Amino acid sequence: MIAGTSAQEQAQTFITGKQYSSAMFRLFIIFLLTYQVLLSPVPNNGVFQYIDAHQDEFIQRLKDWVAIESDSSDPSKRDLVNKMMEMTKDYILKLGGSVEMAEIGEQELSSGEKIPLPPVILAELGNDKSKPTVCFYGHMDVQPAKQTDGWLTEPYTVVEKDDNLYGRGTSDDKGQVLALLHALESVNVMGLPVNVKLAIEGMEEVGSDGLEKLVEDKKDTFFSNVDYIVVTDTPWLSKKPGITYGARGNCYFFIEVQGARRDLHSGGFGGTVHEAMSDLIYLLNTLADGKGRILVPGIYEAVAPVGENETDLYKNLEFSLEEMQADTGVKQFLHDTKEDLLMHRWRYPSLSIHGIEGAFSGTGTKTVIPAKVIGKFSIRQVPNMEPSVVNKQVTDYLEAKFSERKSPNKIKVTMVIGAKPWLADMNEPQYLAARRAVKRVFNLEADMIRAGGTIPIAKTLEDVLGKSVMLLGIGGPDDAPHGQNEKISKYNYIEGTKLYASYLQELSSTSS
Ligand SMILES: NCC(=O)N[C@@H](Cc1c[nH]cn1)C(=O)O
Ligand SMILES: [Zn+2]
Ligand SMILES: [Zn+2]
Repeated sequence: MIAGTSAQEQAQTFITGKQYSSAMFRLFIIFLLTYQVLLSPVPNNGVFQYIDAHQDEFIQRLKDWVAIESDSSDPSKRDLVNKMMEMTKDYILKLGGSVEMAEIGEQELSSGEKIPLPPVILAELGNDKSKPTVCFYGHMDVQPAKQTDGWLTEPYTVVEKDDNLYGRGTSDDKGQVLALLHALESVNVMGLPVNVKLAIEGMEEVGSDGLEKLVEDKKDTFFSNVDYIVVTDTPWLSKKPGITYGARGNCYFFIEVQGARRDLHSGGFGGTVHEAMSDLIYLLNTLADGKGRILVPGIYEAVAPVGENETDLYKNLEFSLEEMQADTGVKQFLHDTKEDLLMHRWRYPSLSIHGIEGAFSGTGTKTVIPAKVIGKFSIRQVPNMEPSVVNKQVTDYLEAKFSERKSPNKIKVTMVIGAKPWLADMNEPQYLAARRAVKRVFNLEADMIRAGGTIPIAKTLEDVLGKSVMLLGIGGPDDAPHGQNEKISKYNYIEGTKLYASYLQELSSTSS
């Protein structure tokens, strides 16, 4: 009871107060909507509503695109990569863009045969000289996938389960490129706030063959007015959105061991010949020790020293070893702390052995001595390592080790991909725009992260064009790109679309 007032008076006061606050609330909502529609420099509800309302259509397009087996590693699938490039072109045309299908020459296969590389899409939406121009890069090719690799479902048929979309390329990279294109569609309803260029290729997964030369050739034409470059092809470190300012490079090696002229019966020839496979396994086993340390002399010499406050950068990131264990099924990692593990993922080199071509790998018990085998391994390198130096160090080392073994077989070491590492300044203006966009969509501060994987063209884009490069991906930490059961969550796919839309708006108010 309020002293000095009757119960009736108090009830009256209460009702009046309630009405007053409801009127204030209505006023506040009107103000908010007016602000969003008229004044906000970021997408208003209209864009987000458009995205929400078109979700089913966006998911259906992802299904249609994943259905094309655009595996760039298999030359027999080249027509499908080309078909994928055509489908992408058609959709960009529908968005109102102009498109050039830039031819980038031929690929020489190991047989010596030459086949055309898929064209690169160079597209443009808007050409207003008063607005900044952002060029987005992504790829339409995918890693190989067969259901017999251990997929639970057919890799090229998108399956919806538990709010996830499973299928090869859903995350890497068709889903991420589509989220960007859908963002363009959604924002374009009101008119694009910046000029947009698109560079979309079909050979990223095999090292972006032919793209470096195209960037150099088009430096003074297509790319001449580009102010910012954004790569839409990275995962977040956790469920929290991440903006990526560095990626490792990749030096990919083939080591061929040639023994007999043909495969031999192991009953007839076992114990009488130097086996190519044994030589190869021996060589592969000299590359790294059990702790993952690379044994090639000199390989760590160029690695950039750890900066004064660098470890602090890793401390506050949202990342848990337990979640990584749960995702991968790996019980014990090579490193025990979050900081140590992230540093070995992002800023130290690593060596992985990928496979052996020519070796018996089927089910059953074939008793053969393979005549020729090709071991495949790669070294993810970091600033300031140089692919040409790594090539020499690895080749010299393997040749020396082989000569110690005194085998009469022949070896040939070839570096088939030499993609450079890349590292940017995370305080460049477009990074700040991306941070604001993350805040706008997710109401969170973005984690500033690096990628352990490689974007082969990132360093070239930065060096040749002299512009800021940023990796703004929308993949989840457990999407399993390159692995079995790759997926993207519907949440990342749709909210990621809003992120790209917001980034476009935030960028329009950024001065370079
Ligand atoms: N999503 C990026 C990605 O997967 N990139 C590939 C590129 C590559 C490197 N070497 C061969 N291809 C990656 O494996 O990191
Ligand atoms: Zn990719
Ligand atoms: Zn990939």
